Amino acid sequence: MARLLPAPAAESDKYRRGVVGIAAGSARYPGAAVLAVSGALRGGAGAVRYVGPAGDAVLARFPETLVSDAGPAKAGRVQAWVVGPGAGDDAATVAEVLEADVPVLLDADGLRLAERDAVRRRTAPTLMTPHAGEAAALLGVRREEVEDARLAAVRELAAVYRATVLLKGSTTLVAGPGGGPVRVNATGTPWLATAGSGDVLSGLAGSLLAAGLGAVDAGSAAAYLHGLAGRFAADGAPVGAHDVASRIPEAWRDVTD
Ligand SMILES: NC(=O)C1=CN([C@@H]2O[C@H](COP(=O)(O)OP(=O)(O)OC[C@H]3O[C@@H](n4cnc5c(N)ncnc54)[C@H](OP(=O)(O)O)[C@@H]3O)[C@@H](O)[C@H]2O)[C@@H](O)CC1
Ligand SMILES: Nc1ncnc2c1ncn2[C@@H]1O[C@H](COP(=O)(O)OP(=O)(O)O)[C@@H](O)[C@H]1O
Repeated sequence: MARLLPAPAAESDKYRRGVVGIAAGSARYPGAAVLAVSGALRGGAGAVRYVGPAGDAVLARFPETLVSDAGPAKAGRVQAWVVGPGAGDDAATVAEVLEADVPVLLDADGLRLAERDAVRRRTAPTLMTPHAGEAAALLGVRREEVEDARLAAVRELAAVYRATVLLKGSTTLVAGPGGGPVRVNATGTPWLATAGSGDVLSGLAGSLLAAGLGAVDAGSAAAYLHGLAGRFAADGAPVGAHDVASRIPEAWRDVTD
């Protein structure tokens, strides 16, 4: 794991470290954007660019965020996009992001709004991060069917969408598009079952994609760090998703020290 995590070289600058774009949030769910940005800021990219209607909320909490008024295509260069957390029904933004020739992480509403063929024809990597309910909707089955056969579900989704799929739950499974072994992450804790913790994970994984990790490595490393951060944050007591994000640096140090 330590070898996977990006570290700035002596001559690094913010652009060489990678810029991650976050297209998330809505009038109803501005918090999902804030939480995705909170994960992205701790994931190794040199800058986080935010696109969407929650710019004021994002800036109030994280003034280092580069907020753009334009849509994804005109927001400035990024090395990876995260699209979907709390995004409501903004299908146009999801479609626009899927046209970008950089890695894209699809989460939450982004999973529901993405055209299957638009995902399948992408040439840059796609990382999809459903929980069991979202995976069931994508496969057209009941949630219980996914929960009873999680390994088969993650493999099938990866094959159908020609994408890397990270299936969230008590353990996290990561399957690449070409078949082969599925990675299992078990660093998490049931205290992570709290609203918004998936939004933190998507920002973190997107940031690792922007820093240059492949989709399977970005998903696996994000799940590992997120699980550990959840343990450090909770330490036997209930916590909110923002607490998890704030402990990611400690999880990172735990891996690299
Ligand atoms: N701070 C923010 O801004 C946050 C904003 N967020 C944003 O909210 C939006 C909705 O995303 P979500 O994944 O939370 O819910 P949703 O897709 O509707 O359902 C998923 C599955 O859950 C289940 N289910 C639902 N209710 C249940 C219940 N009471 N008790 C038990 N089960 C229940 C339901 O299963 P079913 O019962 O239908 O079989 C379904 O399979 C999305 O935009 C997200 O990004 C979140 O990220 C959180 C933080
Ligand atoms: N029982 C559990 N044990 C360990 N991790 C869990 C458990 N339940 C949920 N998680 C983790 O918490 C996160 C929840 O994400 P998600 O379902 O997308 O919630 P939200 O949409 O509210 O952000 C995922 O990373 C998932 O793997």
